[in-house]
Amino acid sequence: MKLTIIGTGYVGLVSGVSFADLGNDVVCVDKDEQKIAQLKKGISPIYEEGLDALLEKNIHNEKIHFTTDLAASAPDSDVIMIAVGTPQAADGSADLSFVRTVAGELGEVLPSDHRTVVVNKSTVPIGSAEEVEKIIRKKNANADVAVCSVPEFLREGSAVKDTFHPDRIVIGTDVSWANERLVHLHEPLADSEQIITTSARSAEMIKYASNAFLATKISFINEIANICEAYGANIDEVSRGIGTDRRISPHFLNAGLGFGGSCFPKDVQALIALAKDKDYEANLLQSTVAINATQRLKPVEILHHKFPRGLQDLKVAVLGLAFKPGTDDMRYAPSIDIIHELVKAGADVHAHDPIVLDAAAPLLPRAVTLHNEAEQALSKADAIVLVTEWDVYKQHPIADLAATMTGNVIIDGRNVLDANAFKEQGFDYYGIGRR
Ligand SMILES: NC(=O)C1=CN([C@@H]2O[C@H](COP(=O)(O)OP(=O)(O)OC[C@H]3O[C@@H](n4cnc5c(N)ncnc54)[C@H](O)[C@@H]3O)[C@@H](O)[C@H]2O)C=CC1
Ligand SMILES: O=C(O)[C@H]1O[C@H](OP(=O)(O)OP(=O)(O)OC[C@H]2O[C@@H](n3ccc(=O)[nH]c3=O)[C@H](O)[C@@H]2O)[C@H](O)[C@@H](O)[C@@H]1O
Repeated sequence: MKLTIIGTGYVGLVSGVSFADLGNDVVCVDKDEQKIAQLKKGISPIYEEGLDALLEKNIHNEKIHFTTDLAASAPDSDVIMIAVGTPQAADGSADLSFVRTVAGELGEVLPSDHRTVVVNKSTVPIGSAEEVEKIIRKKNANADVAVCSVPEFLREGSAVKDTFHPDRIVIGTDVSWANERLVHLHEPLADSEQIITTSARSAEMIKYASNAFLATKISFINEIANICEAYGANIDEVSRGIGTDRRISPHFLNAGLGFGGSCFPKDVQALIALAKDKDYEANLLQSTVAINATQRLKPVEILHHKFPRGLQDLKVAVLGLAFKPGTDDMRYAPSIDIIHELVKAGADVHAHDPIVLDAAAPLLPRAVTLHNEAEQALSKADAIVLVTEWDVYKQHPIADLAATMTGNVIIDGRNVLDANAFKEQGFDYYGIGRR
């Protein structure tokens, strides 16, 4: 099949190389000329395991091409995927301006004599497939087009693996020829029972409900962790104890500093805004957001407790800046809020991340010192705050830490360090809900 994918962020690029690798002819379009120039040379704008190799292979095999010119590729495509950003607007709702612009552009270039499936792969409010189709038809009333919703469920850090081994694929359309084409396109990726066909509106809601459920699960376990702390119970044992119930499942029960990234925060807010538009107060989702906002600042609260005379000139090593391991994405990363608060309190903050440093700098206060080597950040530190659980931190020898630090406070914001080993070595170890 011939595919055009609009937007070369995580979703557009990973989908593009994956469908190309499955034998389709793919053209990726982006308005960002610099990105396209780099991609043509095989240079990926994002860090994602397995992506570089797939990109190189499919450029070499001429199965994927990159362009800024939508009109050069869209008119004879069988499937066109919209994968542009849908950021959070000031009122919390999803800002659809990029999607609307693309829909208008499609209306101008799609012919009337070629049957095209247009897919919303971006995460968009309920009713967006209809809105995109309306915009296209306003420009070309005779366009032979069906606009469908096929939401994306990949996670950053395992995006390629998730694309090739999805739990399910949701195809949202009532148009049978479009459904047939999309099922055919996705068949190599999943068994037939994993391909779920729904209305476009249900598919759009499935995406928001999935992210909102996972975000709520995280806020739930963080709330339980905070109560564990108050009563001297241990959240690791509690998570294991409840996660073995198959109805609950052990996944997404890791207590810590809460969720960040480009999707959970904005998607939960967008769902709250969608509910509000229909006069429904989404109380549970509002609590999910509120718990998450407090949770990410826990290390600052703990440090104030440990150092009651204040954090002035305290050397704090912050380990990990990206919102999660395996990605260089800094969007809504807890590290940003933590570092701002620490600097505000007068701490001398030294931060490290194995992947993201330059991209992080503009988001952080000038007073923070960024280091290429973790050892430099840790040297003479009074306290360590582990924010992102990169493997390199989990493997760091405890004896080396003891030798380089001035103080002995370790705040394990992701509950990934061996608490007993640290305590035995004389560290003042603090995990989240770990007693
Ligand atoms: N990042 C992720 O892991 C996931 C993201 N999503 C959703 O997918 C959508 C895209 O997210 P990301 O890939 O992170 O986006 P992104 O924001 O990283 O990239 C979007 C790209 O679209 C391009 N673009 C914007 N307007 C354009 C236009 N008119 N023509 C051509 N290109 C245009 C931008 O230049 C940019 O390169 C969002 O709705 C997001 O919520 C869904 C699942 C996972
Ligand atoms: O819509 C999206 O963009 C994507 O959002 C998430 O993927 P992602 O944000 O890449 O990463 P996750 O692994 O879900 O982690 C999100 C955040 O939750 C945190 N988290 C995750 C799991 C957990 O148990 N505890 C926890 O605090 C992570 O540290 C991270 O900050 C979803 O998992 C994907 O299915 C979805 O496609």
